[in-house]
Amino acid sequence: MGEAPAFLVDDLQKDLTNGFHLKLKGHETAINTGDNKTYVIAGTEYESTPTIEVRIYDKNTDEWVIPIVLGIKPKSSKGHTSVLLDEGRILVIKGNSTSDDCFWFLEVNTAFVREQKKRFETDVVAWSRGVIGEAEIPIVISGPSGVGKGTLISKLMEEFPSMFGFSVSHTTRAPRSKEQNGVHYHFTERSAMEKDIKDGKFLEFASVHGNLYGTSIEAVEAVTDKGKRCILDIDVQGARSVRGSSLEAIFIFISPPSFEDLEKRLRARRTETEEQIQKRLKNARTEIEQGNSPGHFDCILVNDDLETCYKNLKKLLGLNEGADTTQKLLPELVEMHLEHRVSKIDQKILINCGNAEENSYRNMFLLDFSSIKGGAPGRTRGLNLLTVEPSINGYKMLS
Ligand SMILES: Nc1nc2c(ncn2[C@@H]2O[C@H](COP(=O)(O)OP(=O)(O)O)[C@@H](O)[C@H]2O)c(=O)[nH]1
Ligand SMILES: Nc1ncnc2c1ncn2[C@@H]1O[C@H](COP(=O)(O)OP(=O)(O)O)[C@@H](O)[C@H]1O
Repeated sequence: MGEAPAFLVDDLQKDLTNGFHLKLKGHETAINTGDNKTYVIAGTEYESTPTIEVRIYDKNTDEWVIPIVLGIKPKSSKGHTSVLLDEGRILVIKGNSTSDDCFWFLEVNTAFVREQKKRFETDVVAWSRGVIGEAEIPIVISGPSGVGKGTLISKLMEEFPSMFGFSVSHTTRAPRSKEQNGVHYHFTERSAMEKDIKDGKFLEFASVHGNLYGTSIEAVEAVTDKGKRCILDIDVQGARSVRGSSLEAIFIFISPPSFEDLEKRLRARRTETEEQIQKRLKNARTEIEQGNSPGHFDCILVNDDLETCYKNLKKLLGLNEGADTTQKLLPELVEMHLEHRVSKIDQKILINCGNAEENSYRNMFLLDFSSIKGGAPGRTRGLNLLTVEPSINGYKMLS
């Protein structure tokens, strides 16, 4: 999963012999990015855990840069191949793994800044998982406290458990009696959350009713990695930040039939003190105003009668009566053979698993990287993978 891009492990440097880590021999793949730099990517073991290491040889200076260990934990350190997708991206394929875990991207910066200490940040910009199958665009649901966002989301998740997943936010507020940590929220200390925000782990965050709330990149990935469509319950400020980010989403505002109804619901819920209710009601006026002003939301649903509102929400999401709701977003699991060869044909990567055992592994796959999109920005991508077989004219699609 795409965490912080990379970290340094200085003490690996002592294992280098002319830039080569002896344990890596035969387990590595190298790519020349055409700017006189060669990226050597290898599976290795660090403190008995298989991991991936990247070393860079710079022909301009005839130097090897100390290794970068990525926060990826593959099943095995063997069988990696790589291909240069375009100027700044390398696709790495991990052999001996399944399709939900075998593709990842290394984003490299070809505009190299010659500053020794900063080299890692400038050479390897980020790494990200390649997820097979199209990632459906997330749904952002906003609205004032007590309007019924949670109730509507719960109904959706109950009716379509394999289709939707909830993005579990972080918050500094105290849990309510029925709330579970990791299910409703990740209840967090302010200092820990502030640090994670600073480290770039959050997609968005906002201060709401006196507490900090935020969506971590990992929370969105946890849903999209399962092939589910992500639902975010976030406030209006958060929705605006997401709108301004590179995450494509559908924005829905839930509005109360009247302010009096909102107050009634909030009080009937019996989860807040009088002081907290007053704060929420005060903020609700601004939220309703912003929610109803043009340009912020794609759609406004009035939650008067719950069943009617729920029906309208389903209609909006294309879940009409008789819709095939059993459809799985996850494609069939593919097993990548340890030994495989890769080649690039236009926007497609041909992966040949050679004489892989019949019934155990399929032989040839075509990865269409023009399909990359979706997921958390810069992290999770939708990829199309097809099974192919050789034919006289080249290859033939099977699925
Ligand atoms: N920006 C942002 N807002 C959030 C997030 N999670 C929850 N919220 C919003 O924070 C507000 C308060 O949520 P909560 O304390 O659960 O109270 P409730 O809305 O009364 O149920 C609501 O408007 C939520 O939509 C988040 O990750 N980011
Ligand atoms: N359409 C509705 N009519 C009446 N009560 C509702 C309706 N929708 C939700 N409620 C109730 O209002 C309260 C607040 O709903 P909740 O889902 O917790 O709101 P939010 O998540 O937006 O803060 C809950 O007790 C819920 O059962």
